[in-house]
Amino acid sequence: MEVNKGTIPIQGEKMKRIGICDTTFARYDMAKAAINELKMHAPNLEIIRRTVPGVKDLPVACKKLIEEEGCEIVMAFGMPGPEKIDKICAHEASTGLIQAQLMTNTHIIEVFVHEDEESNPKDLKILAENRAREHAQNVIKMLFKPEKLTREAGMGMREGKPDVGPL
Ligand SMILES: Cc1nc2c(=O)[nH]c(=O)nc-2n(C[C@H](O)[C@H](O)[C@H](O)CO)c1C
Repeated sequence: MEVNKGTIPIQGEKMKRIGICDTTFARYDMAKAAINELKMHAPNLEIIRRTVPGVKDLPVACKKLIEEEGCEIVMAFGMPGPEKIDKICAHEASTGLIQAQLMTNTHIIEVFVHEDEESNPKDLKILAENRAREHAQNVIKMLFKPEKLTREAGMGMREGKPDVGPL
């Protein structure tokens, strides 16, 4: 399985608390992949994980991780299904996640993999694994190395799929 696009060594940083929120609706354990990636790059991170039934339950769970558990950033994992109603749910969940970010002035990195992004389950699994890991790397950069993200500005980065590159 193709994994990491890069490594971000972090040393001597103070302990930070990250929230991880995922769903039972999803067909792949993206949170597990992200936690593994986070720990690989920043072993001192404190990670608090919550699981909810579906994407529409993510916003309040993420807000609670920020307000009640003191998380500095949260990753929200979800897998919208292929039906029209699922797409509507996903849009509602996204809107809720944005609202939760604005209410708390804190980033919630939305990591959604739509079930119809790939036509076969094997490819969907690889996409989910890679998107989760690559967004975990983004979170590490946001927390510890924001200048690395700035160096990547405009580079056509894509999480879970090949980068498209700059124009
Ligand atoms: C139709 C539907 N589709 C999805 C989906 O594609 N992905 C997902 O994670 N959850 C879905 N749900 C469940 C809702 O997000 C939520 O869990 C329930 O409405 C309970 O609040 C629903 C109800």
